[in-house]
Amino acid sequence: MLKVPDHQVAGHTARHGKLGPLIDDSGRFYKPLQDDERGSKELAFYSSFSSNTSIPDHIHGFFPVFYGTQLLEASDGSGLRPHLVLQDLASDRLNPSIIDIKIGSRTWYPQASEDYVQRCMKKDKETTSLLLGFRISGLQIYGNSESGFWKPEKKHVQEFTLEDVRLVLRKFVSSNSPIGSNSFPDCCFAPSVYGGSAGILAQLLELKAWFEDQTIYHFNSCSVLMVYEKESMMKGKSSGAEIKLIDFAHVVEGRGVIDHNFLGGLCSFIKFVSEILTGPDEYSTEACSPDSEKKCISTDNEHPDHKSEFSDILSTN
Ligand SMILES: O=P(O)(O)O[C@@H]1[C@@H](OP(=O)(O)O)[C@H](OP(=O)(O)O)[C@H](O)[C@H](OP(=O)(O)O)[C@H]1OP(=O)(O)O
Ligand SMILES: Nc1ncnc2c1ncn2[C@@H]1O[C@H](COP(=O)(O)OP(=O)(O)O)[C@@H](O)[C@H]1O
Repeated sequence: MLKVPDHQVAGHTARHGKLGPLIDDSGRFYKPLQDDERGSKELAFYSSFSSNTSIPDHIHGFFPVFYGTQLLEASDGSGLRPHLVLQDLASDRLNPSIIDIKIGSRTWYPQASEDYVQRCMKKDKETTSLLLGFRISGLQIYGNSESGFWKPEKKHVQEFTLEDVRLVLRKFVSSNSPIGSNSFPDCCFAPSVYGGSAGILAQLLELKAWFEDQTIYHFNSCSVLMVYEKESMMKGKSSGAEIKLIDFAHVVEGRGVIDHNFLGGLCSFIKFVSEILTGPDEYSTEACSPDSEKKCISTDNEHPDHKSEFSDILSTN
């Protein structure tokens, strides 16, 4: 039985009679091929990439598994339409916290139409893309069983400033509620989610090493999807922190040239993540040991005085 994904954070959605992706219970994500060249380009990318044996296995692991295409009833009621059959990155995850980060200071590329270039330039300028080399396209952060998810509206996300981006990346790994201006993000989960040998920073660095070398593809307007499970960590299990690349409707051939637009954006994003782990400011998690993680979990961190509680945690560890 196909249904609208619960955990989609950006892009075209299948709600309100529109064309968008669907999922099933077997862990597959069905992305409809759009009528224009976007659909065929994304399919061409997945076909080329999944069969390219020169790409190392560990790099294949940064992409959703591709299972081919399937003709399905489209979500907008327009009848049968080919869909990409992909691994559902949110399946088997309990209340996943997810951020979609669109990489690159420019989302347009020389081969695109003038109209498309103009639209992209406007969005790149109005969001943090031009300034930071990436922008947050959408997110959901799980608070707890009472508060549920913080999933800001698309319009709100598009207005994120540099400081908002910093804050959101901190809220993503904090035990206190992501909602409300008074909540001071404690970054308690940063060491386990962003840090560690298998954490998000390590994964980003592995991906970056490939981008420093690969000249096969240019990943225009493509996103890094960052996922982990807060509840699983609170039960003492692994965070399941993972990054995957998604959205390949605008990938073009690299023609022997480094994808400097993606690489630059990725480096900038890496800097933001690593600053949360090592930064000199008051949000620093350098003293956030597993013990303090436990402390954070059992504390109601919504209190405005939480800043001083956090200092206590830092000084006692
Ligand atoms: O229509 P919009 O303004 O929501 O733009 C879509 C973008 O949303 P944004 O405003 O950047 O958050 C959307 O971005 P996200 O995937 O949401 O990051 C896509 O860029 C989409 O274009 P395409 O399917 O990749 O060619 C964009 O769709 P098109 O305008 O190209 O159809
Ligand atoms: N393979 C996947 N598994 C789970 N969720 C996905 C997958 N691919 C995309 N998504 C979700 O859908 C959103 C939009 O995906 P994207 O490929 O960018 O679509 P669009 O082309 O409409 O922009 C992402 O932000 C993410 O939440």
